Amino acid sequence: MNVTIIGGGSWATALIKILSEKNIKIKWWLRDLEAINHIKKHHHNPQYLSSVELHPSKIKPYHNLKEALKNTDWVILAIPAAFIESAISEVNPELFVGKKIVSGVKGIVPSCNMLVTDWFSKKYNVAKDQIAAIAGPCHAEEIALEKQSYLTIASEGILTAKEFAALLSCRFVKTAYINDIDGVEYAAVMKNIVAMACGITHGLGAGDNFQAVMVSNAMLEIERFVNKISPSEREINSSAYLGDLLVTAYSQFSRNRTFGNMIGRGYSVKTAQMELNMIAEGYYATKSIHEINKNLEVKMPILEFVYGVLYKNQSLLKAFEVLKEQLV
Ligand SMILES: NC(=O)C1=CN([C@@H]2O[C@H](COP(=O)(O)OP(=O)(O)OC[C@H]3O[C@@H](n4cnc5c(N)ncnc54)[C@H](OP(=O)(O)O)[C@@H]3O)[C@@H](O)[C@H]2O)C=CC1
Ligand SMILES: O=C(CO)COP(=O)(O)O
Repeated sequence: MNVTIIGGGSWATALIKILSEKNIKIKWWLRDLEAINHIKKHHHNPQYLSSVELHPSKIKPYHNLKEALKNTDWVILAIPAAFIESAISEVNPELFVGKKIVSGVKGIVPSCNMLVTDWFSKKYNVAKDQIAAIAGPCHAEEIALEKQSYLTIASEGILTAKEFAALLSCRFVKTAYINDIDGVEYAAVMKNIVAMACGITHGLGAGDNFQAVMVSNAMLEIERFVNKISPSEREINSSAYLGDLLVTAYSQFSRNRTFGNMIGRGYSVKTAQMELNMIAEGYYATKSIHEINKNLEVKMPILEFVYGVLYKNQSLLKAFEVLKEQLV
């Protein structure tokens, strides 16, 4: 069994750690040649989750994406959605034929406002039942520490979901599988936006009382949006949806929350991005979901709060006042 992982950040490194528990070969594409050389020599990713040991007998880093995609069974996408198009643009669609694709991305492709798996399926002509998404509350940093975690694999092809769930389950990760791929992807995109709202309001001085109310309202907002854009029967309070919102809204490890907190404390978007030094997907997703919702017209006060602050240069305090009025 060969697995190719595309992306060199925290989540790619965490997924490699999980998969290294299995008897499989991992081909790992990173864009950063220096990181590749470091990994070959020292068996650690220099910039992300650098404590994780990368076993050379199982993991082979590649700088040539086409080579990394040859003779592989599963391809895992682990690059922020905003950069995924440019990262894999050189790949001939034929290289994906007969392979199963898994998205670990929790974002929207900004040029077309599509879910990563929908965009991939359309662009590379891969049937949606051959594509899965990784959902659930799981921070890469806790995988590095082998803390017990739970992931849900979603695919319209339930066999695809089941197979990948089996591949990803290990000593410290328990997996489940479902078929609601669009639902979990939209919910994951939305929870990043909510986590930014938690950070912004925390930065403005709001406490735990306010955050609890906002997260409860957020779950209803996510449910309204997901049910409108992708109507289906779903257990929205299960860990793949609600759990992911909770961990991102409350965890010290959340990049989206940290980014929002800096904005709430008066940083500009550029400074916050530089300071974070990792990607907060919610920043890009806020614009995409705002645009998608122009047609859907779902009531989304938390999304509009974040959009106003990040994209319309609204006064933080005024926007916060409006938000406070809208929550119940
Ligand atoms: N971290 C986590 O706990 C989890 C993350 N995710 C999702 O995984 C996805 C990846 O995030 P994550 O790994 O955490 O992000 P990080 O910020 O840790 O890493 C970002 C990665 O993207 C690469 N990158 C940035 N810009 C480009 C570009 N223009 N072209 C190619 N590659 C680029 C970076 O490369 P370089 O280092 O060379 O700049 C780096 O490898 C996101 O959608 C995130 O929401 C999902 C679940 C958990
Ligand atoms: O998706 C995540 C946890 O489930 C990661 O969230 P952050 O990108 O905010 O760190």
